[in-house]
Amino acid sequence: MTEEKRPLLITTGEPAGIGMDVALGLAAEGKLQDFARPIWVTADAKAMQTRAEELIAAGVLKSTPSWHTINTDINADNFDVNLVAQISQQSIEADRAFILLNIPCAAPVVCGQINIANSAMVAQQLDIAHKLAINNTVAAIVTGPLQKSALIDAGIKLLDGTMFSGHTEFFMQQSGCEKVVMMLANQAMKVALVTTHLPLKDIPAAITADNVRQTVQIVIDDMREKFGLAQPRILVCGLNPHAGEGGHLGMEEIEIINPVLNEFINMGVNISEAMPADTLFTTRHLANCDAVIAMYHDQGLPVLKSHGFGDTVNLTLGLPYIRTSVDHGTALDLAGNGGASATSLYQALNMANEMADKSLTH
Ligand SMILES: NC(=O)c1ccc[n+]([C@@H]2O[C@H](COP(=O)([O-])OP(=O)(O)OC[C@H]3O[C@@H](n4cnc5c(N)ncnc54)[C@H](O)[C@@H]3O)[C@@H](O)[C@H]2O)c1
Ligand SMILES: N[C@H](C(=O)O)[C@H](O)COP(=O)(O)O
Repeated sequence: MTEEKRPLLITTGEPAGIGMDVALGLAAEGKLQDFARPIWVTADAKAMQTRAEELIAAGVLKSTPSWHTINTDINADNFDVNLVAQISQQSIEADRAFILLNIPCAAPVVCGQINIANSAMVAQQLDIAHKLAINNTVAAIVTGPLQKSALIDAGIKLLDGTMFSGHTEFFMQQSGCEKVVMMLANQAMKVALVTTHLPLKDIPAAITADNVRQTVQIVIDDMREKFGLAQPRILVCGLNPHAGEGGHLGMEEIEIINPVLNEFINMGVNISEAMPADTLFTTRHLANCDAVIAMYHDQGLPVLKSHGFGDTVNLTLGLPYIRTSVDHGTALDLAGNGGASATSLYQALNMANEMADKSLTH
């Protein structure tokens, strides 16, 4: 069956962080074979080899996992998909753990030390990942962590010329989507966000009827399509303490959020009005819901991560392809020393694989 399925593509992200460590960790344990698909990995080939040696020296890896490096100068224009697919197949037959798509760094990589000279290489990984996913060469993108500040400091911008703020926004703009939704999921809960990487002071202005409406619609559609839940039960957080306390602690619930939620309620969708976020995230409510919609990043994600950091998957809803991600950042303190857990990468691969299996093109 392996030969019929498209690859999962892992981007290792920031080379000074733990992206390569966790990919190597899974490869060394043979866990990349669990998905019965070719695994393609973007990284700098030299840095990958060095990181494997560092992890061996740290006593974490017993030996270097086996991979096949493709030295094509990978950029969007000259990447020979057929050649890579052919080598990919040969590598599986030769029991290689993964195909390494070599994207060279401009400067030497030092564990834990960000060098913005390498930020273009990080951005190039995302660019090639998008190209391979949008033309259906890979079944899904599974992203390792990048250091947002490094890309920003290097002057890397999103397609619309605004500051780079994350994978979610990058893939949204590259795909020409007006709106996508960041959702993080673990055994305890699924939390989707109306706003993503915004300073706190900019959030109220971003809570518009359109934004709330589009978020809810994308969550409903993807809960159906990606999670097979025909009638998802959704609870929605208010923006203000106690969901505005009847208008005494803020008017967004009354003026913006609830009117939109009532449109969906009137259509028969199983969704709440805005609820106080402090008590929404309690066992009684979570036991009866499939997804929570939070208004902003640090309203929803700390609760979710406190229930399963390391076992959580970040996914982007509303994209024309499957994209999942680890739940953690670059963990510069752990790069090369073996302290990084690879469980979130495994969960992200597993979710991407399951979603790809359910999709028409596999
Ligand atoms: N998917 C992504 O690209 C992504 C996700 C989150 C954060 N980030 C970025 O990462 C950078 C650092 O962010 P941060 O310090 O807030 O979060 P972080 O996740 O890098 O680190 C937070 C803490 O968790 C620990 N940790 C992280 N991953 C771990 C793992 N796999 N195993 C064991 N321990 C782990 C770290 O050592 C640290 O103590 C920031 O630039 C942030 O924007 C990127
Ligand atoms: N908010 C994400 C998290 O907590 O995991 C993280 O910042 C990564 O976001 P992107 O996937 O957009 O890079």
